[in-house]
Amino acid sequence: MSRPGLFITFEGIDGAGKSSHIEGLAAAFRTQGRTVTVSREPGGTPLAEKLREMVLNDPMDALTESLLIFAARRDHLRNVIEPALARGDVVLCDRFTDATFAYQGAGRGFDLGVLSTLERLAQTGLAPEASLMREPDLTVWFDLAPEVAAERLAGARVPDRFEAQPVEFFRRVAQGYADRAAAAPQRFARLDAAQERHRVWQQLTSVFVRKGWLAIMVATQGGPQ
Ligand SMILES: Nc1ncnc2c1ncn2[C@@H]1O[C@H](COP(=O)(O)OP(=O)(O)O)[C@@H](O)[C@H]1O
Ligand SMILES: Cc1cn([C@H]2C[C@H](O)[C@@H](COP(=O)(O)OP(=O)(O)O)O2)c(=O)[nH]c1=O
Repeated sequence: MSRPGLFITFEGIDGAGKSSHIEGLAAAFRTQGRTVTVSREPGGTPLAEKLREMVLNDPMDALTESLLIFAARRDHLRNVIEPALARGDVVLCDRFTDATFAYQGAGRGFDLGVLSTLERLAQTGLAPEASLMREPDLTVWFDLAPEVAAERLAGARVPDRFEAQPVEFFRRVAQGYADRAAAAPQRFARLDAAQERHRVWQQLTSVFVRKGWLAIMVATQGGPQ
């Protein structure tokens, strides 16, 4: 019998360490014979990647930004995420809707009620059930103090429109994530992202072992170099 798909998202402020672990986790799932789709938001389809370029580089007001992000998300859901879940893939997505609540909502101060309306519009009416609002099965939250994230990013890459924001912006974003996690504790797994890379990997894989999604042998073999 085919296994059901799994939709897993990765969240946290810029520089929290998400990207450093997603490929390792994909490899661990593949070792177990699962097919893995790795993607990211905003982006993941040709249209959504075009929208990403605009959102990350062109100044715009918070409503325009939110509309573009949710438009990208719907295209991504329809063309990549839903088909992958229907095939039984493990979908690992670098950011999803919690990022919109954290960045546009908490960070930019945009209306959370409007974001909830857009969330329902963009994430409903898709396979397998038209009435179901697609949400992640699990969200891994890399929790890190903004000052530490800023130190890690300094010199590491050219900042985009969000990464160039002051530390106060990221304090609000971090609080936005904390609020989302408190509102849906069964969906969120919080990692202490301040620890060394291999310790973060241990925390990450033990979440998946506890859920019965990864075998302990596979979890202890992989990880960052
Ligand atoms: N646990 C860690 N300790 C120290 N530095 C880290 C750790 N995890 C990642 N880094 C470094 O911090 C920077 C940001 O990591 P990255 O994975 O790109 O974060 P994100 O994808 O969340 O923005 C990179 O230079 C990365 O090498
Ligand atoms: C998904 C999403 C991302 N963002 C922002 C957060 C990040 O600063 C930026 C791109 O995210 P990300 O892909 O994590 O950037 P990088 O690959 O450089 O680590 O987009 C939002 O503001 N709202 C959203 O809904």
